[in-house]
Amino acid sequence: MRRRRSGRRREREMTMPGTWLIGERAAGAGRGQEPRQWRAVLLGLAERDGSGPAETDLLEELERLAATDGIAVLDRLVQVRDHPDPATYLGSGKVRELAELVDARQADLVIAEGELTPAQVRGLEEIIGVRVVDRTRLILDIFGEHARSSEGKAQVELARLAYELPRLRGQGRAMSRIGGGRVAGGAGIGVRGRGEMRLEIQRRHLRRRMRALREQVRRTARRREVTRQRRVRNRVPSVAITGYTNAGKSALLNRLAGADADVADVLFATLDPLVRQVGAPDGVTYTLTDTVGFVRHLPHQLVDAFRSTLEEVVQADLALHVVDASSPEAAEHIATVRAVLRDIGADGVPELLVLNKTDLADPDQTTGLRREHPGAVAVSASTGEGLENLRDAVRDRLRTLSPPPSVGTRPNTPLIEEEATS
Ligand SMILES: Nc1nc2c(ncn2[C@@H]2O[C@H](COP(=O)(O)OP(=O)(O)OP(=O)(O)O)[C@@H](O)[C@H]2O)c(=O)[nH]1
Ligand SMILES: [Mg+2]
Repeated sequence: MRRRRSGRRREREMTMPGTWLIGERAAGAGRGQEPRQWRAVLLGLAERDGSGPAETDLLEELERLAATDGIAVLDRLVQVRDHPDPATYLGSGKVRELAELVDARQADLVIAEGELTPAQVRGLEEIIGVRVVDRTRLILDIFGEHARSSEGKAQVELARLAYELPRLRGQGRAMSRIGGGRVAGGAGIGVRGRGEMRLEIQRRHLRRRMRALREQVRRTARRREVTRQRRVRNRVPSVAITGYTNAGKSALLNRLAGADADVADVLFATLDPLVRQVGAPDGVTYTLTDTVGFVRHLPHQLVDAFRSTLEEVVQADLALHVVDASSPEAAEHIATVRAVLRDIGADGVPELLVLNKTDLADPDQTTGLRREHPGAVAVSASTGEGLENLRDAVRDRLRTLSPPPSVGTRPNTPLIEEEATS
């Protein structure tokens, strides 16, 4: 009984819109304390038919995401099951096991691999007594932490509010139940009414904020479109670097363009597109754009919010699809990126596959990937190996474009826009 009550109290605290996991801990630190690290247990459901990732790999990526968000992972729990339980995600025996694990490890956070419904979050929190979040929420958190430009911040906030809007309902129900649910007769009605009114006000507030953010994102998208049109008029071909998060996209941009894009061994280091001009001695000049990385099950709220940024790839003459060839998941990453590109309507853009991190990769794996993708170029952004081949491949691909780009005929007009790097 005590557990249940503390679960509800926590629920009221957690569903207040506008808080980030990291932000909360940082706020605590502001009162003269060290920021306390979240201590998490990871939770996964492996599909019995084996269609998802292998049971052992299931939580690898989630652990990297958690580490990126500054969360300590204490333990993991996986259940093999056909479908998630609608009320508690896991089966009842497994939920008890999870509650014991959380107690034993003194964890204060549970992160689920899949996307949880508001009811599942509530169901789990009431039994386990600690905060429960899902993978989508974690990714939104990381994006929130890494957004630098005002456009990036607006896009992330929009995505987070889109995630929270339908989840406000859970809070409303909880408030009604706490207020008057169990009270006999009609005595609870007035209280429930107040709860619902508050919920409606919150919803309206969220929708208003989302409209303002959408307008802000639209305005920057229009500006971006104007600069893009200028590049098109100047007939400067554009190359967009795309790929799974952490593949080495920014490192490659730095190598090819002598840029200073953020390179970091965390997921989603880059959110804002960075455009640089690259000129080769034999005359092909093009713009090279770094873009936000992709991940399996990229939250659709983020894809929607980042659509104008992702336009950089849709409008490109060539997509450099960078793959971390040293990752055991390289093949899945390629498939995921291609699926997202299809989703955003960029599947018509010619693709040049770049197998990066060959210095780390097992040579057999690189050979296997090359056999499977004959047009791919193998490089290492760290050692510089293969970069000449890549430059040649890009030039050759750009030369085959129709109408042909202005090879060697264009005056040296400034075309670099450094968008959004403040
Ligand atoms: N060993 C090795 N490490 C590399 C190579 N290329 C990139 N890295 C490292 O991989 C990590 C990720 O590189 P980034 O360039 O930030 O990757 P990204 O694709 O831009 O990642 P996000 O922007 O976070 O999606 C960094 O720690 C890089 O130093 C490479 O060829 N070899
Ligand atoms: Mg990057």
